[in-house]
Amino acid sequence: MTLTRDEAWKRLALHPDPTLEELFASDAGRVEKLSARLELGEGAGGVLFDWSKTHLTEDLLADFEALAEASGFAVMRDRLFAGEVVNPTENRAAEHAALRGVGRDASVEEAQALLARMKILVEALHEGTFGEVKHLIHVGIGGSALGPALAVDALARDLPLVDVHVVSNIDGVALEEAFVKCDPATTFVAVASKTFTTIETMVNASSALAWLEENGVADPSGRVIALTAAPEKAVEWGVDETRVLPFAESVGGRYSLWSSIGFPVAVAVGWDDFAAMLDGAAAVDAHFRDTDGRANLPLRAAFADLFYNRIKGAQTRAVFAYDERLRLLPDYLQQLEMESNGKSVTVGGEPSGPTAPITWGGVGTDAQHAVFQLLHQGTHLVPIDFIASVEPGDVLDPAHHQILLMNCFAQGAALMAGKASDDPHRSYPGNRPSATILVDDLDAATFGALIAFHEHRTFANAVLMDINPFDQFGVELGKEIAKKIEAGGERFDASTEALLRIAGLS
Ligand SMILES: O=P(O)(O)OC[C@H]1O[C@](O)(CO)[C@@H](O)[C@@H]1O
Repeated sequence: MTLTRDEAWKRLALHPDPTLEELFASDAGRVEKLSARLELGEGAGGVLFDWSKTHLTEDLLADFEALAEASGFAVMRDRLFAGEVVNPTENRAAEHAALRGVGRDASVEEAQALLARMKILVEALHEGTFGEVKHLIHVGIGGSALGPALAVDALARDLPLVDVHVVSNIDGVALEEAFVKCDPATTFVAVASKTFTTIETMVNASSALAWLEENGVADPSGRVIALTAAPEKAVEWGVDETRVLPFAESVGGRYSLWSSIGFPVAVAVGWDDFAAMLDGAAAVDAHFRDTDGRANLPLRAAFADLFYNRIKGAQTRAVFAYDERLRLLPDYLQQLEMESNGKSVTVGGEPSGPTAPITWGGVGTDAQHAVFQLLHQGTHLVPIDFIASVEPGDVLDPAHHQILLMNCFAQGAALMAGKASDDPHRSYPGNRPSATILVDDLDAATFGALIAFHEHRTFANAVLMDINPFDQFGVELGKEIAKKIEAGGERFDASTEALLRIAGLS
């Protein structure tokens, strides 16, 4: 029987409410059914996705599969990989997977040619073609900064080939912090902006060049590399054509780590590791493209996301990486998920109902000593993802990593089991859901897989909610008003007027 979307959602709301403990007690095969390993290819390790500590049941999964069918999920996914328009408000495809070799032939070919060009420049930089380069200041913001910052922090902690500083904020304090750590004589500047118009990035780029000049660099513009989907604007701005690394317009800002926006990553870790990151992501692309129903891991994760968000009314979801190298992951996921799915109308322009929960999180074990009180005993329903690596990232006494992992697993167990007490202050309600993602070893391939998994999970959520994850008009109004303030002559509300006066801006 084929259901409509509305019917499918109505059925999803009618399920019984077993506790997690009841679900485990009634099904000895629960872990096997709801956790699965994704192999990333020969020698590349794998990732375990354990969704057994969520409230998903066989019946719920079946009804979510009916929702996916009613939502035309398979058709939308085909369109995504075929390079067709999946962003109708901007009449664009979303071809980030083509950079990983998965997608429409012509787009993959174009992406590979652009990456080959980037590789030449990365290797030239390493080989000293531009003189000694010890530091790279990467200026960009949003999708042009969060991915590179996360990837460099995750993968290039031990002896990066070049010392990379990602600067996003227009607050001059951010750029000054990078200047203090760099020697102008051996510093290059990457200007990363899809549009090459973003005010923060353009002002930061100019200030970085001025700093080079003030510090004795004769030709600062010779030290600039532009990473952009608007190469003509970069040339107009003064970057030599040979140092402009373009990427396709169909790659969205928050999906652009795989393109030339990932230049600082390749500069820090070397081309082989950058390529391994793309390959790890490609393994997830192939899985997402070729697997149907609940066995599709990003889709299954979206089922659980929507169960908590739409059926149970959870307003947030939290991500805790028990890995210091992933401390920037919540920031990255905030943009990916909230800029993509923080919408209130459907693709057709109708009210959508609840959409993306607020993504937040932190790093374990630190977060245990700060925010976990609320998670164990507070009044909010917060589905949690735990992310960890079986192998350690450090070479210290193995006790460090063992304690880290034991704590990670203990939190999931405690949230689920809870603990009764006669004293209400010391009682833990339990039945609190979590999922665990466990990589064999956090390296370039598993990192790429982790990020691609979240991209596809975000897409799957959007399709099932019937919203467009690839536009972001919500960010425009604030920019417009900032421009009006700068131009002067316009009146605003009394509060804003007063603030502008106090700060000497009107
Ligand atoms: O890469 P650009 O064009 O500078 O844009 C930076 C960021 O700004 C946004 O457009 C939001 O303002 C993001 O979507 C984007 O990642």
